[in-house]
Amino acid sequence: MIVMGVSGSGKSTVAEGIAKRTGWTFAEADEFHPKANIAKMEAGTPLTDEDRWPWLEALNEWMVERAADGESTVITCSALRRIYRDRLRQGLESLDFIHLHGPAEVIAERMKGRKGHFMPPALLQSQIDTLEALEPDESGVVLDLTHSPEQLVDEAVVWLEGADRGGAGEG
Ligand SMILES: Nc1ncnc2c1ncn2[C@@H]1O[C@H](COP(=O)(O)OP(=O)(O)OP(=O)(O)O)[C@@H](O)[C@H]1O
Ligand SMILES: O=C(O)[C@H](O)[C@@H](O)[C@H](O)[C@H](O)CO
Repeated sequence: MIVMGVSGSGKSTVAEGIAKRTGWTFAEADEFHPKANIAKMEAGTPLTDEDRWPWLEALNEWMVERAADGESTVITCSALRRIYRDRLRQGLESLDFIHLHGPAEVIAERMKGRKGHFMPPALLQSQIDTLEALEPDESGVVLDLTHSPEQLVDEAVVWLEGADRGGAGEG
């Protein structure tokens, strides 16, 4: 499964919690970016679709390899656009998305408060502009990022185990 959302939405925090709770193998999508992508974001320039393709391919490959061994995985990935999520799903039997969604002001405050991260808060608006919501045929759920990390992990795990799992909806 993928914990998705704009920069600073809490993906790493929640995904690590889910990994701990489920025992699934965890990966941080930022670690799959080519160095040039990190340098670009650090310099305050949003990535283009072209910049993101090799990164999405690498993430997909990582998931597909583990799925072939019967291993469940949880990763963080902004997965902002539908076409990116389509690429991420390639070759996988199923892929669930937990979308952390909430007010831009809350996210901006969190980004400003975080030290030593390459992503400048100024890039938040471009992330929000690029974001395309989960569509009804995508397996996923939208969670309110203003909830506490513990609460969000609970909500995610309940949804993952739940019978209502399927099309994207409010959780
Ligand atoms: N539910 C939450 N409530 C309060 N603070 C949170 C919550 N989730 C995350 N934070 C804090 O907000 C900041 C951003 O969280 P985090 O790094 O997990 O986001 P991210 O989506 O992984 O960011 P990026 O994609 O930019 O790496 C961190 O300082 C984190 O401690
Ligand atoms: O698609 C993108 O623009 C990137 O993945 C960004 O979202 C960052 O890597 C991440 O969020 C770190 O702040």
